[in-house]
Amino acid sequence: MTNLRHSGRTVLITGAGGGIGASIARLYCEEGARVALVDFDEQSVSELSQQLSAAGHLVAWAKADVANFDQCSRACAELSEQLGPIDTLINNAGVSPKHQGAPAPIWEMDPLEWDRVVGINLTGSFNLVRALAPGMVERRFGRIVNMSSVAGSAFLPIVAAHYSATKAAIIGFTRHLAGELGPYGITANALAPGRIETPLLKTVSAQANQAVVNETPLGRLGTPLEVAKAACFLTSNDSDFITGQVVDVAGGWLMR
Ligand SMILES: NC(=O)c1ccc[n+]([C@@H]2O[C@H](COP(=O)([O-])OP(=O)(O)OC[C@H]3O[C@@H](n4cnc5c(N)ncnc54)[C@H](O)[C@@H]3O)[C@@H](O)[C@H]2O)c1
Ligand SMILES: CC(C)C1=CC=C(C(=O)O)[C@@H](O)[C@H]1O
Repeated sequence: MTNLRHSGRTVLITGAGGGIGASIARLYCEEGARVALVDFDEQSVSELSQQLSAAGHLVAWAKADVANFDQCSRACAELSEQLGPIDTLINNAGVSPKHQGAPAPIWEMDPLEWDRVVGINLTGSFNLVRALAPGMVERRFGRIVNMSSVAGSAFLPIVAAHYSATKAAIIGFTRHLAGELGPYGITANALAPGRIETPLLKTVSAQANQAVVNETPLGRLGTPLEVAKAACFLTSNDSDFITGQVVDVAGGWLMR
């Protein structure tokens, strides 16, 4: 039976054209939400939008670089004009640069690469919250999920320092939001996926991915749908009293 627990809601998802983002978008559509898709890759996001519209869902999309506040602000204004006030935000866009399949060592990292990763993975989440929080505060309701990673709490040699630093910062940002916005009826939680089967996986060697599987109690990689289900739970009425939490979706890998 279809669970329509997000009907009447308008959800904005960043990085919606990617592996996890597209799965999140599909699940919100199936749960009855109006869905606003944001990505800077126009092709993937417009194709997803077409597929979802053709299946009868109410969606709209905008091209925006989450690192740029003006683009985020414009996208939010256009999308809420089309779909109604946005009450649910999934800050999912993220990057993890590699060089010939390997993360840059800290002693060789290009400062411009550091700035870009911070701009997308951390400031990007701030930009969307900054654009949407005024409406949420005014309406005394909002649901925010920020995408962290288990790399935000543990040393993982398959990612670089900028990635770990931004994913750790997302946890602090989320807890601050939970404290500051809670009195206005807004919850904020973070997801910390383990290794999930998306195009991001292909940026490292098959052996590196197998090493993660070997250390994962559930003995496999995760799927984008499993991350999507956790996001939908955290913004649904089933989790109204949950805020400021970090939920690992990692098959028991790196339990803490
Ligand atoms: N796949 C994993 O194993 C894994 C594990 C932990 C956390 N995560 C996190 O989950 C999120 C999604 O990852 P994914 O695996 O789906 O990656 P992905 O590369 O498949 O998708 C990322 C999407 O974000 C978009 N994007 C990148 N930079 C952007 C920008 N500046 N503005 C707007 N959109 C931008 C890309 O175009 C892409 O569509 C990321 O935050 C990632 O760090 C992924
Ligand atoms: C599993 C998780 C900590 C992870 C591993 C590797 C990545 C990468 O970019 O190669 C990231 O997706 C990351 O979150």
